Amino acid sequence: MPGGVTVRVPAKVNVQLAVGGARADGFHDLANVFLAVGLYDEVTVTPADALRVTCEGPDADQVPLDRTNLAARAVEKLAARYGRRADVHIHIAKDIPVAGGMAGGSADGAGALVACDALWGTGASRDELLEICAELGSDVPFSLVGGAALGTGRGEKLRVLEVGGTFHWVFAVADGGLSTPAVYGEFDRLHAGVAVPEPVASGALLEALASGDALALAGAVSNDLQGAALSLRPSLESTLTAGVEGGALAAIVSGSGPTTAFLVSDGESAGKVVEALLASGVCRAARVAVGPVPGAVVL
Ligand SMILES: C[C@@](CO)(OP(=O)(O)O)[C@H](O)COP(=O)(O)OP(=O)(O)OC[C@H]1O[C@@H](n2ccc(N)nc2=O)[C@H](O)[C@@H]1O
Ligand SMILES: Nc1ncnc2c1ncn2[C@@H]1O[C@H](COP(=O)(O)OP(=O)(O)O)[C@@H](O)[C@H]1O
Repeated sequence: MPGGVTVRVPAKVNVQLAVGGARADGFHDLANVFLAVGLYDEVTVTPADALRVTCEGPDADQVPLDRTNLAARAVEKLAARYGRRADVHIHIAKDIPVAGGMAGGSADGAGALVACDALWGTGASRDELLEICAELGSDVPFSLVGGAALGTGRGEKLRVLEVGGTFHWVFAVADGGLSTPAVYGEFDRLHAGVAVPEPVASGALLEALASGDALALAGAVSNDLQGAALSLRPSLESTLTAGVEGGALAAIVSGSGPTTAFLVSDGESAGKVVEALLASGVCRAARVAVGPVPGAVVL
């Protein structure tokens, strides 16, 4: 776009999401193994008279266009830090399912931050940008970094992970979203009176990622929020079953859901799982993507 900067940012799937008990601040400590996958939002910022957000894409009507939009909040934070006016038009070309547990809002926050940083030439360091990301949300730092990473704390403290290959995935997009706080709340309800262990990254999972071995990864994926997501949306059980019957190596809820993620051996197997999911009528759409892919990139 003339005079503007466009940044492409990927979605994520959590190949492991270990959740501890609720903290005093309401958050949960995590061992959150993120993998960036090739479904993307594109965020374009252009100079304007005032801050404005527009959005296009199949789910655009579910995206807030006011100051609560994570992209708008990111731009306001960067502007405040550098003593500038947040006078840009942010346009989001949205392909990541909204409220689907794939961190689409976080992607837009990271994308707008990187785009405005480039537009304004602030010279902010990567650590400074990551600090702003962590203020915006627990998942936002990972959207900037991409690839694969272990997130600890509430998920914002990242350790980059080496991955020895490319993993193939199918994502079943559900009708409607699930609220992340509601899913964590349901996790707390289901664990009331139970001692929840400290979240720890699985050695077998990290080895599977490092070796690029899809079968080993399939045996190691886990999501502690899955029970809570299924409790709030029992129909997801039949989606998981349909994907496994279609030949998926593993089936999990993506983060807080309701998107479900299917690890498959290759592109051909992905096609078969897509067919099985669509034939069963258990999802609104099925998308194919590979990971890991890079984080926020200026186009
Ligand atoms: C569950 C995960 C898994 O990666 O993502 P999604 O599946 O929603 O995309 C994340 O933990 C979501 O991260 P994010 O969506 O950035 O959450 P935040 O904005 O930081 O917090 C929203 C709310 O989620 C809950 N929350 C979030 C993170 C965390 N470690 N503990 C929590 O309890 C809190 O209720 C918080 O008020
Ligand atoms: N840029 C954005 N894109 C999508 N949702 C956004 C955005 N900014 C704020 N939101 C709000 O965040 C909620 C969670 O959206 P999203 O990040 O897509 O899902 P999830 O947290 O499940 O990964 C939405 O329901 C919406 O109200």
